[in-house]
Amino acid sequence: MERVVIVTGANSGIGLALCERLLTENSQIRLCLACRNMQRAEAARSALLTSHTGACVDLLHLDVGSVRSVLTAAKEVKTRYRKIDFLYLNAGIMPNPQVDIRAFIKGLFSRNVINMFATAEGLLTQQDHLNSDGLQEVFATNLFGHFLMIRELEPLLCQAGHTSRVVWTSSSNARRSAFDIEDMQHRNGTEPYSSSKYASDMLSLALNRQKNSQGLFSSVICPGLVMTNLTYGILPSFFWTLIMPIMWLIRIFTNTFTLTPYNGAEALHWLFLQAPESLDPRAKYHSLTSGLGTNYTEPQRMDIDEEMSEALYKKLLKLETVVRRKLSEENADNKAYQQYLNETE
Ligand SMILES: NC(=O)C1=CN([C@@H]2O[C@H](COP(=O)(O)OP(=O)(O)OC[C@H]3O[C@@H](n4cnc5c(N)ncnc54)[C@H](OP(=O)(O)O)[C@@H]3O)[C@@H](O)[C@H]2O)C=CC1
Ligand SMILES: CC(C)CCC[C@@H](C)[C@H]1CC[C@H]2C3=C(CC[C@]12C)[C@@]1(C)CCC(=O)C[C@@H]1CC3
Repeated sequence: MERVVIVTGANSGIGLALCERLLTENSQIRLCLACRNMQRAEAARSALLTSHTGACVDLLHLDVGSVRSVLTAAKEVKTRYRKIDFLYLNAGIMPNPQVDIRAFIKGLFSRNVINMFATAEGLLTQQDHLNSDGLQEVFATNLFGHFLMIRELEPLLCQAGHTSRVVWTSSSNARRSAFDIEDMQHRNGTEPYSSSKYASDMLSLALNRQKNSQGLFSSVICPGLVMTNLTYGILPSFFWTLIMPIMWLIRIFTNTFTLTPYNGAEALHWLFLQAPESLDPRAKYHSLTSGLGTNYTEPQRMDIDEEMSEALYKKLLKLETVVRRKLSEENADNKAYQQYLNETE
């Protein structure tokens, strides 16, 4: 039977590589590329259809950082499909990244050097801002928009006699110390990316606790360090190309330098092949590439606390209520305004 697979942020990088791999290695898939830029989405679809003639590839407009867009997209999904087998929550941003060169040089001569290359701990900060919904943009895009999407699609994800999967593209940069439950949007810090990814790890655990009994299973992956538009925003692409031999060398010491989107999508594809009951809800599944270029997936236990994950889940539900109320007030205002215009004409 045909499996419905939705991938957010599917027009480039790891998301696009996942789509390519899914179509190459599995038949009977209906792929839905959920993207904010339809021109780029169309280009990705054409590229996929060139190498997989006859494949079923749909497009869906989704700006995961906008509440209105998420609600409209979810409505569209509900009219198109009767069930969802896989929802890959892959879209993500890291705006205005800054590398701390001093910390990098210091780290090079410390015992922590391998961990620094694997997780970027202490190296990266970002500048975030409020979006038009009044939410912090990184939180809204990397976490809340995806949460809202799951909530809206629950009727398709939680069906009797059917198992559905959601898979979060998290990061090795997810760190407990960057997250504060009293500031879940990370309004006051300089590591919104790390905070949002840690929050996605916790949310995945909470979703498993809340929804496994209804047939919904959630997993988290880390793609490793991959050359994509996201990393080209940290250092320019010519610089990465220049230091590529060094990166291959580093890969001998840390298998987290997956480097290509194909390698980075390893764990995402591996999860597609696994039975959900065999997976550990507390594990993050890492895409890894050995010094000789072999890809494999390995689970690592996440540093998360059950109580905090439950608290986060409750806070997200509360924020959802607030956001929905605000939206319906705006809609009512617009309606009243429209009526006023009609009457005065
Ligand atoms: N590259 C790396 O080393 C690592 C990446 N990751 C994670 O992997 C995921 C994929 O990133 P990657 O492939 O590297 O980078 P890319 O920038 O290539 O891909 C990100 C994708 O997300 C989309 N996107 C961003 N914002 C939105 C939005 N508001 N609505 C819908 N789509 C959106 C982008 O669309 P558009 O083209 O329109 O911008 C793009 O398709 C991210 O979650 C990232 O955090 C995790 C660890 C390491
Ligand atoms: C000589 C070079 C190898 C210098 C590269 C230094 C840093 C720019 C990188 C070292 C570890 C990298 C890393 C990421 C970005 C680039 C580094 C900081 C990520 C944060 C990218 C996004 C993620 O989600 C995780 C990555 C961890 C490792």
